[in-house]
Amino acid sequence: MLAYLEQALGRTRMARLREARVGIGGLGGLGSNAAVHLVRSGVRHLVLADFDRVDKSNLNRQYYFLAQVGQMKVSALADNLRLIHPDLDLTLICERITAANVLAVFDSCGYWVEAFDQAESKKMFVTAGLRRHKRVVAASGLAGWGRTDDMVTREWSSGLVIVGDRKSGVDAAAPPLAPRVGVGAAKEADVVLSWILEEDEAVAEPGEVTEARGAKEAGGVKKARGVAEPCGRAETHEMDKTQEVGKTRGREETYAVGKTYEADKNRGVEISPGAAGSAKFRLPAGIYAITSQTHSLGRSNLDVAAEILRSGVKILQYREKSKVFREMYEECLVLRRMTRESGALLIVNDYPELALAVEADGVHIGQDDLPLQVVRQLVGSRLIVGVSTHSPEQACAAVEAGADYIGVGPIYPTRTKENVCASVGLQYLDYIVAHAEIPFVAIGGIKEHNLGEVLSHGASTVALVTEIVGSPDIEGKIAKLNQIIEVKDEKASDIVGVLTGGEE
Ligand SMILES: Cc1ncc(COP(=O)(O)OP(=O)(O)O)c(N)n1
Ligand SMILES: Cc1nc(C(=O)O)sc1CCOP(=O)(O)O
Ligand SMILES: [Mg+2]
Repeated sequence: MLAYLEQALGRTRMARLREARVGIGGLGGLGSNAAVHLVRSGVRHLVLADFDRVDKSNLNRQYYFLAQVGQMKVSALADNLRLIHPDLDLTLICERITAANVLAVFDSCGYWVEAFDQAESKKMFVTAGLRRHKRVVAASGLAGWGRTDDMVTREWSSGLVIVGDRKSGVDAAAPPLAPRVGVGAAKEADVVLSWILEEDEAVAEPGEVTEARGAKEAGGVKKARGVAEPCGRAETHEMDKTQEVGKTRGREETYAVGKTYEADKNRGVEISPGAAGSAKFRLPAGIYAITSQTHSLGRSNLDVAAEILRSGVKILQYREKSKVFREMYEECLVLRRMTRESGALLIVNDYPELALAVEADGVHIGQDDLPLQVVRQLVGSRLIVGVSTHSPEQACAAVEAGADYIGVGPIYPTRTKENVCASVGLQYLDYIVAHAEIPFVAIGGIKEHNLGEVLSHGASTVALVTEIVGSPDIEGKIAKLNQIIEVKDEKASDIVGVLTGGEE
């Protein structure tokens, strides 16, 4: 098994899988099956916790066998996992997990899998994991049968992913059954797998523009993520001669022009990483600040940017509509140095050649700029490419063509951008939150007074122009915006309020 995995994934990724420590809280239907998936994928170090014994009633969905009824789940599961791969490092905790012992048990693990059946345990586990800055995957809404396409995988906040339809709790009419519980377990395991496999590839290091993104495999061929499920056409595109283009699983649906997205929403169209097949990129959560000298109350872009970066903002976009190219280049060179020093990403708006010339981290393009395919040909995988979208059709097209993230807006009316389309409202954001599997940033008319609303609709990254650059006290303004974001982050652990019980 390991030889096959190494051949399929390459040595570097196998090493990452071998080193990763994954903690699983609860070994019922979710936890036992997730453990099996992880072991089959090459994970070796597992901390497994459950205080219960195998019962006959568990066998309809949990990874145990008749002969194991009466055994402690931790030891029964350990036996079963070792039948798959004998050389495992398993820490078996046969105790009820509570706030008092959760860290003692799981703190050594970077990845936490929530697989409890009680809402209170779920809440405790997720909250503890997030406080320790762990990657936590939790499940909600797996009961009953059917509607497996409603079981989505959603990044709820930085570090927390929830799988399931978030509605279908266990009750008399909706018992926990093998298929939906199994889908939930597989999704949880896949989230962990993606985190492990893409850890280094996923986070663009500010200032590192060349090989930081995307795993370089032997022979210089970069393999695409195998999970691409773009909406729209199933054809592949030759994006980059050095890349193997992502396999796209075809869907019948294509968006007809003018079709409303309400209709599509119910059809569960997913937006997944697309044809460029780059490793999944994570956009830092929080403020995405954008320059605009004309709105900066007479201050220069560089002075404004200095204040923005001093406030700890981790993404800065250089957007300048009124300067000659040479001046933009000079400014970007300085911004490159400043963003490197402060550990922020530098994204250049509109001009891929400028972004390349100053070794920015990325380029942002809109619907009227060079087509994404052309930009990708110019920048290959050296730059993050963000694309403005104003509708599900545009989002799908951007994802399919290999955008690394999308802009979603304008959420509210704005006068900052000329000729921008009418505001799309929170409805489009809701659609993206439910369907997008690549990062997105909400933009357009976002102010201190409506930021909370945007965040509460599920945006983790928010782009603002005039609210920041047009403020006389930029640091004070950013502090206030950050306060609103922090309150939302604390509330993120309240997601567990929607975690339904009885998953296993
Ligand atoms: C993060 C982000 N989202 C959207 C835009 C708008 O890009 P575009 O539609 O090309 O308009 P201009 O900014 O070029 O006027 C953006 N810049 N950033
Ligand atoms: C540049 C831009 N792009 C948008 C989009 O929806 O794509 S809205 C917008 C302007 C955002 O400025 P402000 O924060 O001042 O409203
Ligand atoms: Mg543009």
